Order: sequence, then C-alpha cells, then structure tokens
Amino acid sequence: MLRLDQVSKTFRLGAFGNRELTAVKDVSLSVDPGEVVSLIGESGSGKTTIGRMVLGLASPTKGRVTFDGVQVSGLRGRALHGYHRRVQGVFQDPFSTFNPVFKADRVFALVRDGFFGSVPAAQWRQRVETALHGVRLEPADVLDKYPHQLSGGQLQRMLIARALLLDIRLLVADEIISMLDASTRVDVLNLLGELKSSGLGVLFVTHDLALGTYISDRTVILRAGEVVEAGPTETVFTNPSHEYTRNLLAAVPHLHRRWDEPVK
Ligand SMILES: Nc1ncnc2c1ncn2[C@@H]1O[C@H](COP(=O)(O)OP(=O)(O)OP(=O)(O)O)[C@@H](O)[C@H]1O
Repeated sequence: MLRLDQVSKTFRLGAFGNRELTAVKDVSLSVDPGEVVSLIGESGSGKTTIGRMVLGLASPTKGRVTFDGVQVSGLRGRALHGYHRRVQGVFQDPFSTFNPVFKADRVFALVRDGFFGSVPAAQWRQRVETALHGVRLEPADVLDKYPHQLSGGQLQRMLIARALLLDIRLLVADEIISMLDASTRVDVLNLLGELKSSGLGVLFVTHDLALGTYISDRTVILRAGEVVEAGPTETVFTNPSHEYTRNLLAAVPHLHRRWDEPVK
C-alpha cells in the first residue's frame, strides 16, 4: 500500500537559500493494510517531514513515496483531493486544527462540502453520528459545541472521526497521543487497534518508545533523518541491534520497578 523508497528531503536555509539541511535521508519503509508501523525518533529527527511527504504536503528531494504504486508527490488538484479521501493525517495538537470562532463540528461540514456534496443532509447527519460512535463519542456531547467546550481527547477523537467519514485506508497519526491524559491515551490507542483490525493501515509517529510498542506491528527508529533500525516491534524492543536503540530503550522508565532500585 504505502511505500517510501530511499526518500530524502533537504531544506534550503538562510536568506539566499545558500545553506542546506537534510531533514530526511534515504528512508525506506512501508505500511500494509491492517498494519500499524511506528516511526519513532527524538525531536527534530524528521518524523513530521516524513508524515508531510506521505500526505502529499511536501515533496521528497530524492526517492519516491508511492501509494498503491502511484507516486504521491506528482499528485495535484483533483488527484490529490482523491488521494486525501484514502489517506488522512491527524496531528499532535487538536486545538490548533479547530478554529475557535466556529463550532467544532464544522470539520465534518467541510468534509461534506469537499467530498460528499450530493449526500442529503439527513443521511449525512447519520454518517457523522456513526463515525462519532466509531470513536466512542456521544454525538449529543460534541455536536453544536465550540472547541473550548470540549476536551483535547474529544477533539482528537473528532478528528479521527472526520478521517473515518472519508473511509480512509491509511492514517498518519502524528503524536496524537502525547497531549492526552493517561486514560484517554489508552482509549485512543485501543481505538486505533480496532481500526487496524478492520483493515486500516496506520503510520504512528511518536517520540515515545513506550507508546510505540503498544499497538504497532513494526517499528522504525529514526535518528537525525536516517533509519537506524527497523523490524518487527518485538524484535526491535527485545533484541535491538543498534546502540542508539539500546540507549533509547534504557532511557524508558521501567515498569514494575521501583524508582529507588538501580537500573541495570
Ligand atoms: N520547512 C522547513 N524549513 C526548514 N527546515 C525545516 C522545515 N521543516 C522541518 N525542518 C527541519 O527539519 C528537521 C526535522 O524536522 P521535523 O519537524 O520533521 O522533526 P520531528 O522529528 O517531527 O520533530 P518534532 O518531534 O520536534 O516535531 C528539523 O531540524 C527542522 O528544523
């Protein structure tokens, strides 16, 4: 389904574009239907840049991003619009996606205007309610409300519901858990697990190793734009082959261990 082949992205910096920064270097990865792939890296390692290229919002400087064999960076206009019916992103800060001036459910109206103009209002309302139930939100709790009347977790779920309305095949989830409180985190992770069982592919972008293990089938570890390690999540976590991964793992707080015990 999604493939990145030797993808690099270089930004030109400085007033005259005379300096370069390679944010992503020779990255290859794939996501198949029903598969969650975690892309894990520290701040600045290039995760968001990769997510943007997957969504067709930025083009690789080198290499190819393809979805079902079609090159994403070549898509423009209607073709890109059609692609976004199958591939959507949800980002870290749900508050920044919502315009505080408008009611939060405007995000659904925009999907209707953009993609489903011919669907009658009553039928659309039904679809929105089904999508909200799909993310375990009670429509009456969230419809007709302003963003400030809703919690971060509710807004985040509304964005996932918006993606579901489009019947997408791939979700780019960029740090969607980081800002949520612990119990909402588990809910959203469980929800992603359910969506995965129904065939959705997820590129789960996070700086948090512990979150990455929770639902992902495969893990890709990124450092300074380069893949240092990739493989089945269990192998990467139990038997990391790269020093960098071992150091990252050592930095994760150990479960079932008291803080005053020395870490071996
Ligand atoms: N439009 C841009 N112009 C110039 N440099 C950029 C641009 N976008 C990203 N970068 C740089 O590319 C590098 C990777 O950034 P990116 O946002 O992809 O990292 P990240 O892993 O998502 O980090 P974070 O978790 O902090 O968001 C950083 O050094 C960043 O400053």
